[in-house]
Amino acid sequence: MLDIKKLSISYGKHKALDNITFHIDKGEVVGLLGLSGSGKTTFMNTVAGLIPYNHGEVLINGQSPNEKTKGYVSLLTENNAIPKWMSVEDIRSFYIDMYNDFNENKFDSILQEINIDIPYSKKIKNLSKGMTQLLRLSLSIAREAKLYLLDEPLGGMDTIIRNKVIDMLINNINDNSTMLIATHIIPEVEKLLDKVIFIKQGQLIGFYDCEELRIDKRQSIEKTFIEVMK
Ligand SMILES: Nc1ncnc2c1ncn2[C@@H]1O[C@H](COP(=O)(O)OP(=O)(O)OP(=O)(O)O)[C@@H](O)[C@H]1O
Repeated sequence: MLDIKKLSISYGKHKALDNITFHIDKGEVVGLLGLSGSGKTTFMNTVAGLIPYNHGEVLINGQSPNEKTKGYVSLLTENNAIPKWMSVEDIRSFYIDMYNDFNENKFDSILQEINIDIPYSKKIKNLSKGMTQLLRLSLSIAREAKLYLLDEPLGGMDTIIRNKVIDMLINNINDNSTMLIATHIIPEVEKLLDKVIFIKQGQLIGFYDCEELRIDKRQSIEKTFIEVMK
């Protein structure tokens, strides 16, 4: 599904990604874990086709990021903020018009599932930070995408909501879609993940099968992360 080969990205002289190579299969949920500034957002934006690259290769279903792949890659980052003047209904209608794969019934049921009662007439400017984040995540997941790129999907949420969101993500994962989740919040996402990638200063420093870590090594992802980051 996603093939990354010797990918490097620089901002001027600063190398944000340095010779990254890995492969993710269809249906997998993969954590992209790294400290602040390690290159997670740069990576997500590159796969989404928002950052051009000269070194290496990014292949989504065998294709470099292009207009066609954008049609089935659902990206959640800080950058795709919802205009404050819009109401929930406005942004829902916008997504219906904008994305062929947006499933409005799925959107409605995700909001019910998380048990968040946001009136559709409410303007984004009147929502809390956590609620806005939930709304943005619900919009991303309501697309029937082949690849979900979720950059810090749990940011700004309290623990109770986080756990509801994780359950919602588990319920909405299917074998035909692949999910890459960049986060700092490791303990809560552990149960979601099939594999983890550790990234440090733009370099891939670990790629693990979570089942192997848990069963063979009897070690949590967080403990492994702390060890590897030292
Ligand atoms: N537009 C930019 N211009 C110059 N440098 C940038 C730019 N965007 C990111 N960087 C730098 O590239 C590196 C990687 O940044 P990136 O945002 O990809 O990391 P991150 O892991 O997502 O961080 P965080 O978890 O804090 O969001 C950092 O050193 C950052 O300062």
